[in-house]
Amino acid sequence: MDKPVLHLENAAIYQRENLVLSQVNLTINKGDFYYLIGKTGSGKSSLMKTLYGDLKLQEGTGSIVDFDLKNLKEKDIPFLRRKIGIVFQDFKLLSDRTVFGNLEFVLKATGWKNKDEIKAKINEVLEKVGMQSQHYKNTFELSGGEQQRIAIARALLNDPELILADEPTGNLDPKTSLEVMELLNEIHKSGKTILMATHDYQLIVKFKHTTLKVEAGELFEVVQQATN
Ligand SMILES: Nc1ncnc2c1ncn2[C@@H]1O[C@H](COP(=O)(O)OP(=O)(O)OP(=O)(O)O)[C@@H](O)[C@H]1O
Repeated sequence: MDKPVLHLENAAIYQRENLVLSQVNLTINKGDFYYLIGKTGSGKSSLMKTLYGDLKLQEGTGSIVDFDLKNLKEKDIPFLRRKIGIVFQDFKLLSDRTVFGNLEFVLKATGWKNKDEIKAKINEVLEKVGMQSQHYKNTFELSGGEQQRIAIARALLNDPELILADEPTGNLDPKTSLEVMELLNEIHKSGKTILMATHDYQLIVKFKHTTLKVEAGELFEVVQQATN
């Protein structure tokens, strides 16, 4: 079996000096889809932030897409983020440029130079999220669901080994949430590995995946109840 995409052992998650989660043990393998649930303030975002290098891993060990989180240097972070795709609740698109411009910006920042290759890659990811026809629009002209599709397209640009989605449907209405979740499921079925923090029980019930819960400073797997 391949090396896990993500492996944490006895990890502690801190916000500055405050311990948020302790004794976190987690292994995610290629092709897995995990939900991460828990009440507001329980530590979902803090865990995600530790995984993409926004917070330091101070205790325990952790590896993600072959990066050692414990010894992660500031200069390693852009390289780590090229191997993971991150999707946020508030999309975080650049409002001063078009859909194409947003995606081009990321590719250029990660070393892509050839115009034709850039165009082909952008078309490829826009097609995956069903947004090819909207490439010329400014991002402020898009609905929330469309903006999240573009954010997902952006996360796919560098063929990430892992997608971290932090409440990707948190700003969307229930119908649009379902559509975005269907898209994430398709992406998963195409072979991608996904860890998704969510509050949305509608999605957890409809799309069954292994669920992790953070509660009282700990992370554990939720055992699915058998339904009669
Ligand atoms: N920038 C910060 N500085 C200090 N403490 C923080 C910071 N961000 C979050 N915290 C604290 O860390 C704890 C965990 O917060 P976190 O944002 O990880 O929770 P969450 O489960 O993602 O919540 P939500 O569902 O509301 O997004 C909370 O007690 C919170 O107050």
